[in-house]
Amino acid sequence: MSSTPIVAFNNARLAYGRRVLWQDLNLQVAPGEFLAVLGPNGSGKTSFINTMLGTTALDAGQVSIDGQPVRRGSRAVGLIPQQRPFGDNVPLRARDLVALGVDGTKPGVRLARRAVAKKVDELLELVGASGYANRAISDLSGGEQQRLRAAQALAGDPRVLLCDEPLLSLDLHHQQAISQVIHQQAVRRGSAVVFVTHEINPILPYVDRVLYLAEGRFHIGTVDEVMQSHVLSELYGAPVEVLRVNGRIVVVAGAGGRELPADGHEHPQIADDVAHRDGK
Ligand SMILES: Nc1ncnc2c1ncn2[C@@H]1O[C@H](COP(=O)(O)OP(=O)(O)OP(=O)(O)O)[C@@H](O)[C@H]1O
Repeated sequence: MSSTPIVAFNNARLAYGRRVLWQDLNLQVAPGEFLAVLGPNGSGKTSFINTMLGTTALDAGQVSIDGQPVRRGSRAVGLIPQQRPFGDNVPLRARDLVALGVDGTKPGVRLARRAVAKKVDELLELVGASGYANRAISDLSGGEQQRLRAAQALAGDPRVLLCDEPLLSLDLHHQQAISQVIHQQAVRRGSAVVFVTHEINPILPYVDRVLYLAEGRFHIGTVDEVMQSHVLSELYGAPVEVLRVNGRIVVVAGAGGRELPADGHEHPQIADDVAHRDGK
């Protein structure tokens, strides 16, 4: 990996009022690197992504992309957003949505129509969406729509691809396929991936480092460094057990699987993982 980072946070701090989501964050994401961002609901994962999109301002420190201060609408940044269904009145076919990613964001540099169609076909193939290329978006399932969002984001060939829970509503096969496509793109193009998720297992083969946010604190390191009982217990301020089961990582709240007391609710990531462990 080259030493010039694609994303660089320098003494970054983000707070909403008196609530600090993180502070003293120094983080560099290298070309080709796959960073997973984990943490319970409300820990600040989407806000972290928003600071790289330029839609949320840090209240201390800096964040840069490719050596430049973050700028809203920058072509260097691609996004696969959290899933929201398209409304019934979106008059687009699947391939039109992907075409917007190929050509729609580059004023003045229009590709020939045939070149756009070829690129769109390649992208549809990449995410396994060729079979519904000409169907109306509003007729597609949530998972089918999400694959198109991935294709659209990849089309722009961004320096960093920000993924906000992109695997939600995808079946296991497509979770694996889309994760692999995102990883391959980063390796081939020397771009970076920042991947917010509640479920690390589908992306385990690709993750270089983890940023784990919880309770206004964070920990950064490799999967093996971060996904440790003592690290997560310290972050949550409560006992958390991290188990390895058949190559999967399972996070359990407290000794014997009791709920975390911090906010009176079981943290969803932990609940999800316990559900997986129990085969639900
Ligand atoms: N513009 C804002 N003003 C004030 N508070 C905000 C704002 N945006 C987010 N928050 C709060 O900051 C916290 C972090 O929100 P964020 O959406 O970043 O969390 P998250 O980790 O992505 O959560 P989830 O896993 O539920 O998607 C939440 O408590 C949220 O209510």
